[in-house]
Amino acid sequence: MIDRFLRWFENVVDPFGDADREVAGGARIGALTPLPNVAWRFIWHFARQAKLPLLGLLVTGGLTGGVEAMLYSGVGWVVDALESSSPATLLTDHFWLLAALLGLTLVVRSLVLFAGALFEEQVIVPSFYSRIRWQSYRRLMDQPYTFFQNDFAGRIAQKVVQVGEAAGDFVVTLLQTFWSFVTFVILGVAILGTIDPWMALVLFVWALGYLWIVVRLLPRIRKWGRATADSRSVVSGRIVDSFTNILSVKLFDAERSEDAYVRDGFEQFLQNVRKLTRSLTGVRTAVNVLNGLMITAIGVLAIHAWQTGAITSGAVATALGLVLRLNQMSGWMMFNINGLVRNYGTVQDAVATVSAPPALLDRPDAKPLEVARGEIRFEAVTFHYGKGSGVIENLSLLVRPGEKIGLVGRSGAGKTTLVNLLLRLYDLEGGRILIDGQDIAGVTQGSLRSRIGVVTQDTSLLHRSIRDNIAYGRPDAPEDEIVAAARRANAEDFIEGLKDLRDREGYDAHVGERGIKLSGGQRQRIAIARVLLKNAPILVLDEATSALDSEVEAAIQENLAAMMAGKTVIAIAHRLSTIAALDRLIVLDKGRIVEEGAHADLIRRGGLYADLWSRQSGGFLAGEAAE
Ligand SMILES: Nc1ncnc2c1ncn2[C@@H]1O[C@H](COP(=O)(O)OP(=O)(O)OP(=O)(O)O)[C@@H](O)[C@H]1O
Repeated sequence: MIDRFLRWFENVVDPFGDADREVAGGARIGALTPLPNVAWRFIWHFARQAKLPLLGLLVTGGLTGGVEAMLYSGVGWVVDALESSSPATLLTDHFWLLAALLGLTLVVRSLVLFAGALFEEQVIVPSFYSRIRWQSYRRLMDQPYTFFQNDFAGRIAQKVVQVGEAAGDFVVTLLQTFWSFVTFVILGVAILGTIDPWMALVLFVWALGYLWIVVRLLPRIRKWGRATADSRSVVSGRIVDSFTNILSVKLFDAERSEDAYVRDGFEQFLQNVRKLTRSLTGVRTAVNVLNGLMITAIGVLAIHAWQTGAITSGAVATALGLVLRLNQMSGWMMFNINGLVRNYGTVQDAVATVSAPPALLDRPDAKPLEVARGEIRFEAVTFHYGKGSGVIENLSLLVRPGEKIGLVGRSGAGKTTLVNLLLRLYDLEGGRILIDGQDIAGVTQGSLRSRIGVVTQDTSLLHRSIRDNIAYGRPDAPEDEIVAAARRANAEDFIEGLKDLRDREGYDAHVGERGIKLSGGQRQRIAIARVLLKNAPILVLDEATSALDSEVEAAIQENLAAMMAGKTVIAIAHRLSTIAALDRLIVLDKGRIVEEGAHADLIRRGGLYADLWSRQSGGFLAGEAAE
């Protein structure tokens, strides 16, 4: 019963809902509309998605302040009742007053506080906060590859978590705590007004003074709050960077320099925190002085009015009770206002990341790519990673349907860049790339990448089961196809022997954190199995077998040949022997094609390729064999 009652409230806000109309039934259709990138608009965007629950919070917040203020009137009435009665007749003389106060304290107050807690803890906090995080996360997923290259993954992840909490806390504090304080002050002024207009004036002046402190010191706290949030992200980003690259740190005995790097971050953070805490000390002192003045003034006025017989003892009790409560509340409210400001700063800081519009998007009229033949045409492609020149210069290349080409060139020649451009991880700065006559800039990114299978040099596997990793491109693939792909990638034997720390075996064994660790060659075979299973008509092999030993490579070479059959292939390899047998080799230098042809032709020509070939150990042997 209680469980059902609470569950009903917990389900008022859908934690995975989205204001974006493009989201149908939780499915992703194209990119989502970016979130507002100004903090208050961002908060308002989410507040609008939970109007009624937030209205509930506002109403209960207001009532809480009202009930609190009423209690102090009640104290006055009780004192007057005590004065005007004897112990024997008190109950009969003032029965209704006492009963009403009992009802107010015991029933009304409890109900209002319970409703407030229900709205805050059950309706808003879990679901509303998650909703903000979920929508932020999904929009970050629309960001292109470059976005994640330019920032720390840990920092971006932290923003998602922080922004939900900060925006949620901001709304809750504003509508509940802050609003109940404001109603208390307004009612306090009204109550004191009925006792003595001068007292109301004092309270009014106090409220203005309080407001002045908030308005005057707020910008300073806000400024340093924001700087603190920023430098805090820098610190955690640096720590995550050190931890993720722990192998390099250990190998280079770089703990000391990492200490210095992280410490430098901490020092910047500390400087900002100190400026923030100084501002806070200033505010607290100002509030304390202001409160002291208010209490004294009201006390003097109350006693003087009592002396002249203008007010009763009960009224003195009400007035003093109210101002003492206000004194207590105002310190605590400063803490809350500080929280509001800090949370606002955190949202401001986070929206720069979370609400950034993606720089690379599907065109509104983008169609799915249709690959019937697998022809790839690079037309005058130019790309400099946004710099003035270099990398890929005016490159044209036709890869015929089913042709298998090898990209060769010195390190930094632009080979990987060229295949990344084919995958549209970056937009071109000039020229076009066409697949079967369709400009890749005009097709959906999802369809483009689903038609291209990629095996890279450095395969990072996800922290999931081996099965999930192989079926990553086709989650619905039947078990027998997954196993067949693993077999063809020569991975079956080692997979069957796997067992992770939680005793999951074979295809169920988990990779990575708290799971099994695989060698580079094993990871690469999983990556090959993944691509075999994906069975895309175009293949990109970027150093696909670099981590394999010769024995394993020889064993899967046949399967690689089978994998390539009937597909258009672009292969990159430093070990030229692995690509020498391809149909055509394209030699890149400084982003231009300097030679092309079959291996034997290029050797005969005696240019850059022949030079590279002759430098590779074993090149002559393999070369002779090839010729
Ligand atoms: N994200 C990036 N931002 C800016 N410049 C980049 C980026 N990635 C690569 N470059 C530059 O582009 C050039 C080509 O790099 P690319 O990785 O394409 O070369 P590559 O031929 O694949 O080299 P390798 O054989 O060493 O893998 C290099 O000068 C590199 O510094």
